[in-house]
Amino acid sequence: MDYIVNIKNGIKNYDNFLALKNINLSIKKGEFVAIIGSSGAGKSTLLRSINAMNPLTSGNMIFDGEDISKLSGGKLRKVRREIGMIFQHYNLIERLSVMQNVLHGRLGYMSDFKGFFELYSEQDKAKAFNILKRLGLDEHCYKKASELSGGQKQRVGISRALAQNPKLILADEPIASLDPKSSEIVMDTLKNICLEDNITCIVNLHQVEFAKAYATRIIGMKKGVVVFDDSPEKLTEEMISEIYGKNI
Ligand SMILES: Nc1ncnc2c1ncn2[C@@H]1O[C@H](COP(=O)(O)OP(=O)(O)OP(=O)(O)O)[C@@H](O)[C@H]1O
Repeated sequence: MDYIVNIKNGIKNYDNFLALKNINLSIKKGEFVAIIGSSGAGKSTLLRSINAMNPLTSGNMIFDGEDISKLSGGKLRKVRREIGMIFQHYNLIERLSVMQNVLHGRLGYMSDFKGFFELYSEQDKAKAFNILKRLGLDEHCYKKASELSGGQKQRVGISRALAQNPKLILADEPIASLDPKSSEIVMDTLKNICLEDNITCIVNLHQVEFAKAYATRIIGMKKGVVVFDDSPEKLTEEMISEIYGKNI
């Protein structure tokens, strides 16, 4: 089986608090996985452990066949450039143009010197422009990121992730700050590019209905444990109550 992520006995401790309790998960290439669960269940911790932004305390994190648990420096940087990240609050540099923000997705492929002075190649610029065109943002290309709506900013976030040529996209609550219509546009965009480019996606979602509508697989977390892992059709009302407890 062709897996992009394998987590073996994944444990995360914050001081004395056990946020992830012995996680064992395998994600196949091409899956579109939604992680759901109450606030504090460990969704962000799990997602951010995958690219070692917030590394596991113990256990193995295998990305595309390579155990990245012990990697650091240049080797980790090389792995990370293949993992795009999308954030709830977009993480754009607001005073910079849309184009410059998307070009930041190319930094992992540049030398420190070229990266520091942002000396992008013509090829990188053409790539960034083509991505923006594909996502219907080309007319905003030279605007400052601050001038865009939330939904547009998130599509710039997706564009920046795409500029990395990612094998995997991790999206941490990508629609939590958006209205329902913009949420739909952002989720449609994310789902379509992942399907078209054969990118695996793992997305944390608060909204169960979006998880059911878009995911090929849903993982339910509760108190640092995976309590549900199956197809969206199998997610019954009883199971939703079990995952969210009294919080729903
Ligand atoms: N840096 C940290 N230091 C200490 N505890 C933390 C830290 N980050 C998270 N936690 C704790 O770990 C648990 C899991 O947090 P996490 O952010 O992963 O949950 P979540 O399911 O993503 O929640 P939310 O939906 O609110 O973002 C929570 O109890 C949280 O308080």
